[in-house]
Amino acid sequence: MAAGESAARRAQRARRQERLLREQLRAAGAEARRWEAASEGEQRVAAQLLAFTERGWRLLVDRRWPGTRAANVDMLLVGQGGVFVLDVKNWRAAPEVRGDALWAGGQPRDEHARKLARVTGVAEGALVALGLSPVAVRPLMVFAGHRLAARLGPIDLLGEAELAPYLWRRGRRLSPARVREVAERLAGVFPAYQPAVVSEPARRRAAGDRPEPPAAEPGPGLFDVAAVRDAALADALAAPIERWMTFLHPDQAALVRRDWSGPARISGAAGTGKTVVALHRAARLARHTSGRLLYVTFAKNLPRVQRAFLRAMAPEVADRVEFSSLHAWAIEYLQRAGVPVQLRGEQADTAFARAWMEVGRDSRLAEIAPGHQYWRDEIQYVIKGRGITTFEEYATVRRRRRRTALRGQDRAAVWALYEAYERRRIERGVHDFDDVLSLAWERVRAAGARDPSDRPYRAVIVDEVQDLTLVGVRLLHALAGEAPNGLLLVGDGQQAVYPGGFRLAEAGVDIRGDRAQVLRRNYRNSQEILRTAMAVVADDTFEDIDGERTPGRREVDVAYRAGEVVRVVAPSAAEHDEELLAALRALAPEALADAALLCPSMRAIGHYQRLLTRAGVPVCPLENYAGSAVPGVKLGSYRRAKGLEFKRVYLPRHDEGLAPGGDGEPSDADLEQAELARGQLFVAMTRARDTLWLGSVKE
Ligand SMILES: Nc1ncnc2c1ncn2[C@@H]1O[C@H](COP(=O)(O)OP(=O)(O)OP(=O)(O)O)[C@@H](O)[C@H]1O
Repeated sequence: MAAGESAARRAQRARRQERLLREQLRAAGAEARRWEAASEGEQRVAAQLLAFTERGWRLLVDRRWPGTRAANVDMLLVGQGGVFVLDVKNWRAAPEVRGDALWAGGQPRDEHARKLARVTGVAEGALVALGLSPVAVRPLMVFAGHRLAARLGPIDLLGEAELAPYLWRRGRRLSPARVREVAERLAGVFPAYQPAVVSEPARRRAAGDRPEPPAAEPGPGLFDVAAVRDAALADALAAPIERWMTFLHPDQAALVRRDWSGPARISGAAGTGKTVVALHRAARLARHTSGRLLYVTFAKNLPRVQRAFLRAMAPEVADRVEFSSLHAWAIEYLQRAGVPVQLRGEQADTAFARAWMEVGRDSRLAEIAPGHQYWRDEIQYVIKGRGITTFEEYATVRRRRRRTALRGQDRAAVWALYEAYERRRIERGVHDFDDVLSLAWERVRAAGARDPSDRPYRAVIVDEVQDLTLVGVRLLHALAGEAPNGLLLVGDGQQAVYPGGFRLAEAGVDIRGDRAQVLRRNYRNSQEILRTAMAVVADDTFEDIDGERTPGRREVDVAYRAGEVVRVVAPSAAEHDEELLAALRALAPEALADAALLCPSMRAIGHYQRLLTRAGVPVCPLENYAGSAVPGVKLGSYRRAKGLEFKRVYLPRHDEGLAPGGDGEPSDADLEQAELARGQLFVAMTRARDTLWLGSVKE
């Protein structure tokens, strides 16, 4: 939708489009009647397609299928809505879909569907080199003389009257230049039997070859006027589909089509299109398989945004993919299975606070790291997050990404704290987040042991996998098993925003050979923004979930994007906030809606919420954000911004807490805390596409 275009203007545009299409259909009807070899029904189908060629679509008719001697391809259609491989059928008997099979006249006709699916695969493969996503290539079987709108695996089955509205509804995916490029590539891959291309209106007109005078009105059944009108209106109202929903880098497009024999992994630095590839794979898998797919991530708000993307990109399969945060999924799964679960975060917090007072506060732990949060994290991410249930196990476990060296007595003190916490939690009859995942893991394992074929999902895709705990990964692995294309783990160890860590091998996930893929080109940030973000973590070598250690400053290709880093240094907090308000006030409402103000703590969020509200700047909490345009600057934590992106990102007082404070030698716990803070800031900075605003207070 063009920004600012009024509803009345859009409706007017839709009416104009509809009138034009009617005229074009009339003209095309006359031209199609010249196809003497075609039946009347096929001529009517051709007329609709020819009408689209008047609108810049390209039609290739009766092409050879490379690598086969006799087989041909009926039609290839390329236009703003994508690429369509068409098989036009002139069957007397009505087609029907029974279960997963195509029937007509009491006979199975599956060989036709199989052939169309195969030739579509060839077209997809031919276009990957151009970076066209397989999601934009659709097989269509069109039945002259019948009414139908059905699906058979990846194939859409349409009656002749359903064709034009269907094509209208495909959205705007390809620009005219891309249409030409794609059509030329297809013409090269699928050669013509004879040199002629059936319709190229511009060339025909240039040659002075005018179509015959049009018939007065299109014949009955040529197209469904009401349906075309509705589709034209919907198209005029819809926004063009974002570029990445159709075009990928050829390396990304190849990953979308790749078949893996077992669990696989895609990694890569921030902004390299990991989520984009994962969403395209979800759409393609949904199209080519039956059964449900699960797309999970750790963050609560991300699934909503990702669901909205998939719906825009591949609406026909959107209902087959379940988007959920891992905990929400686990709770629902347990409830469905009748397992009682009482997730009560606040009561668990109280249980821990009591346990800390009872056995922690005066123990040796307070000397190693005085704040109780460090020990809460130890229990959450190291002990329970790894599913450790005995002291023997904890006594020897390698505590990944934890800097404090704990000797035997220290670990015994942690264990005493853990036991005190568990006792108090159980007394209260409540669960914490780790319990929910452990319960779900046990349940999924038990179900799998009873019946290994009983899998609720055909595939599980995990985004931001580095944020999960070991138990979380084990749970998802148990859910997907070792099935081909069953489990895909997507993430980047550099963007871990929670303490602790794990290796995939510890979760029993073995990713071999080409099942581990890395994306290397950043599409989101300008060179300057990325360089600024990388400088924050330059000295923080990190270990990814495959155990590989990588320096903080990574080599990343940047696709050209203009962008700027604005630094504001103010002498006092009040002046700093004034500068921030002035910057936000200077934005027009649309610009404000694509801006995010991100903070490291809940306290800071509260402060800026009050400041903006008092100043009359509209705010939308990040929790309520679902990816679509809603007014107001988005306000939330660094962690909540994971996986998202905004045109402008504002980070007030961004440089506080990045290095351990105090005069003396910093403790290992302080160093660890500061490193985590730098990692979170890095994530927040790399959310910015065009402008990164960095505020500091220097008295
Ligand atoms: N082939 C492409 N062409 C153009 N833009 C692309 C392409 N691939 C990805 N993008 C854009 O790059 C941005 C980052 O993509 P995406 O969110 O998938 O990256 P990511 O690797 O998951 O990032 P992060 O780890 O930082 O969350 C998005 O704006 C997306 O639109």
